[in-house]
Amino acid sequence: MTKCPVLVTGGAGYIGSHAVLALRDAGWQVAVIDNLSTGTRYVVPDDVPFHEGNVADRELVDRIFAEQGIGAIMHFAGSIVVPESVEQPLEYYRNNTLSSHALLTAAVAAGVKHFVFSSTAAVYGEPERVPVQEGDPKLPINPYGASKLMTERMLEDSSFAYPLNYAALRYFNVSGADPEGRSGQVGKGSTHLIKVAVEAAVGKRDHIDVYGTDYPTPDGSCVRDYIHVSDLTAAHVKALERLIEKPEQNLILNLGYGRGLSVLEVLDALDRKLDKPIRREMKGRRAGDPPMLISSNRALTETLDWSARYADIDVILGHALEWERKLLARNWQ
Ligand SMILES: NC(=O)c1ccc[n+]([C@@H]2O[C@H](COP(=O)([O-])OP(=O)(O)OC[C@H]3O[C@@H](n4cnc5c(N)ncnc54)[C@H](O)[C@@H]3O)[C@@H](O)[C@H]2O)c1
Ligand SMILES: O=c1ccn([C@@H]2O[C@H](COP(=O)(O)OP(=O)(O)O[C@H]3O[C@H](CO)[C@@H](O)[C@H](O)[C@H]3O)[C@@H](O)[C@H]2O)c(=O)[nH]1
Repeated sequence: MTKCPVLVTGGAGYIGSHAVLALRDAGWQVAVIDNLSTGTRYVVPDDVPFHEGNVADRELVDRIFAEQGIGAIMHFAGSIVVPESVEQPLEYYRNNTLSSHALLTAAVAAGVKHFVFSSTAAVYGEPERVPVQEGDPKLPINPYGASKLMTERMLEDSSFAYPLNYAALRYFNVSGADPEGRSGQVGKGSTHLIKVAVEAAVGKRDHIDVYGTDYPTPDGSCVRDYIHVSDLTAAHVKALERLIEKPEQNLILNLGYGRGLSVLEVLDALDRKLDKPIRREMKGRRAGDPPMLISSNRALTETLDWSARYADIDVILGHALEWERKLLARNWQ
């Protein structure tokens, strides 16, 4: 397999920055494009070519393709907050679906052969069964999930029409931070459970709200499949290798561990690491939360030479906590 230069869009964001690390650790040449709308420049290593701008800026993208000799794209750039997508659907279709259309159009015109796309478990909506399998119904219940599913469809149709193959990777709940402390999730109003919880653990918040304890789950709180960001990005590198090795094949894969943890189980595990437990406030249900989301990762483990390294929730929380303490010590967000 011959490695090609890879353009990482959204490489200054949480997951994209870990993908940059994973690619470089595996010997790939990388360039980043990010408009810094939610991303942060300091999580991108200084020696990675960094282009500040929008993935829908055709002139800029064409220039990067030509200058860097890009052969593959990992596309993380996008808007990610589910409730915001309900309030501003057109903004989500613009920044997710239309921007992806623009990027894909530029990629096809430039002859870029491989496209790895950040999709989401939100494409399944409220699944009828868990663990969810890739072939199960895709019935997103919010514009965020719909905007991602539309991009999956564009990729599918494009892979038939043009000399390009793709991987649509459907993430479950991404969490944790780089084990070496080189990147992690940066603030700017995160709503993710583990990020909010570790912010409370280091004193940035005085409590955590628990959204719903009356769900039809074993302890009444919602169940999710939390996957460590470094395991997730390692799967991206494996997926890209596969796209290059088998150019006639596409990949559609859930990225999760296939196991669920409840909100209360996660908070209990974090409390065990702390001198003082985090104060919890029991609140009503948050709109749009499915009770239980767990991946089937059979396709992932059968298709790619990938196995989980950091699945233990104590490890995930430990890395998230270390990163949060680092942010605090450096007076970063
Ligand atoms: N975090 C999760 O749990 C999760 C779950 C499922 C899917 N995803 C997907 O993973 C991807 C990355 O998510 P994240 O958690 O790292 O979010 P993030 O907000 O940290 O990263 C997104 C990055 O994209 C940049 N960006 C946004 N729009 C852009 C544009 N038009 N042009 C250039 N740059 C742009 C932002 O500045 C940011 O750096 C997203 O596509 C998201 O939908 C995330
Ligand atoms: O302060 C908080 C934050 C979250 N939760 C609960 O914790 C669970 C997980 O919530 P969160 O971390 O916000 O993730 P999800 O809403 O499950 O969504 C994430 O995971 C999805 C895939 O499973 C992706 O599609 C989304 O992009 C990503 O944000 C949910 O039950 C929330 O109600 C709380 O109780 N208190």
